[in-house]
Amino acid sequence: MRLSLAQVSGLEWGVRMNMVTQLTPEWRDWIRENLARGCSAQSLVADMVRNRFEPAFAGAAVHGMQTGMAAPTATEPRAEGYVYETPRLPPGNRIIAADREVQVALRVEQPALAVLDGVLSHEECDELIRRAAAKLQRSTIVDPATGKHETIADRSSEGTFFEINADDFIARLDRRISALMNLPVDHGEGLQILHYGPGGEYKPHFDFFPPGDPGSAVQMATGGQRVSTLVMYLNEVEDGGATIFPELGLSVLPKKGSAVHFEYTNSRGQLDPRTLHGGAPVLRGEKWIVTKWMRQRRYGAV
Ligand SMILES: O=C(O)CCC(=O)C(=O)O
Ligand SMILES: [Fe+2]
Repeated sequence: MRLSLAQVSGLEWGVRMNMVTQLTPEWRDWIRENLARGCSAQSLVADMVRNRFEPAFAGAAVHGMQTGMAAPTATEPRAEGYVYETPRLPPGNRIIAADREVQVALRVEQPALAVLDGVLSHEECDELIRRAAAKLQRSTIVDPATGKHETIADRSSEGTFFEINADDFIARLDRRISALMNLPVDHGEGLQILHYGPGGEYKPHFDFFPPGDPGSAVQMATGGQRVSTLVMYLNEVEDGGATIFPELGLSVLPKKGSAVHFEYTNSRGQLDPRTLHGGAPVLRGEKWIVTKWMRQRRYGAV
C-alpha cells in the first residue's frame, strides 16, 4: 500500500501553486515506456512541465526512474533495477557508534532505511544550534546544469556547514556518525545544518547526483557519488516538518536527538529511486536538522 503525497503531508503538498508534485501510476508508466523507447530525459521533463508538473519534481522523477532502470543484467530483477545488498548500517536493536549507544526504532529493507534514537544528546543538539545560528546563510542547491551552488525557491530554509574535524566537538560527532554509517570519516561531507521557519520546506528530491546532469560530473569529481544520508533532528517541531518518503508513504517525525538513515548507491553504482524524500512544510514552530552525506570514495582531507 502506497500513500500519495497528498495523503502523507496534507493537501497543499500534492498540488502546490497549481503545480503538480506527485506521480500517478499512469504518469509513472508513461515515463518508463518513453525512457525504454529511447526518449531523452530532457524531453520528458519538458512534456511534464507543459502538463503543469513542478520542474524540479519532474526532473527528479524522470532521473530517478532512469537510474532505477539503468544497466540491468540478465540475472537482475529487470522491473525494479536496483539490486539491494547488505545494508551498511549495522544490524541489531542497538548500535554502538564509537562513544554512544544508538537505539534502532524502525527499519525498512527496500530502500535500506532506519529511524534511530539517541544519536545526539540534547546538549549536543543545543550546542549545534547555538553554533549554527551565529553563521546562518540562505541554503543553496546544486544547479543541475552548471554544478554550481544556487539559491532556489524549492528549498526555503537557511543553512551552514562545519568542515570535517573542525574542532574537538565536531570531530567527536564526525567519528560517531562515521561508525554509525559504517564508512570512513574522510568519505563524509562536512556536517550541514538547516533551519526551517514556519512554512519552510524542502520539496521531494534525491540526495544522489543525477547521472545525466552535466553538473553532477563536477560534484562527483572528488569522492564520487553520494551513497547514504543521515538526517539528525536538533529540536522538537510543534507541527509539520516530517521527513517524507513519497515512494514508501512514510513520514518520519522530527524528535530531538533522533535521526533517519537511508542508503541509495550500491557497490555496482546503481541508484535507488525509492529514496525520493523531502522535508514537509513546517506548520508551527521551527525545525533544525543536521545532515551527513557520505561518498563512495575519500572526499576530503582529514
Ligand atoms: O528536512 C528534511 O527532513 C530533509 C532534509 C534533506 O532532505 C536533506 O538534508 O538532504
Ligand atoms: Fe535530502
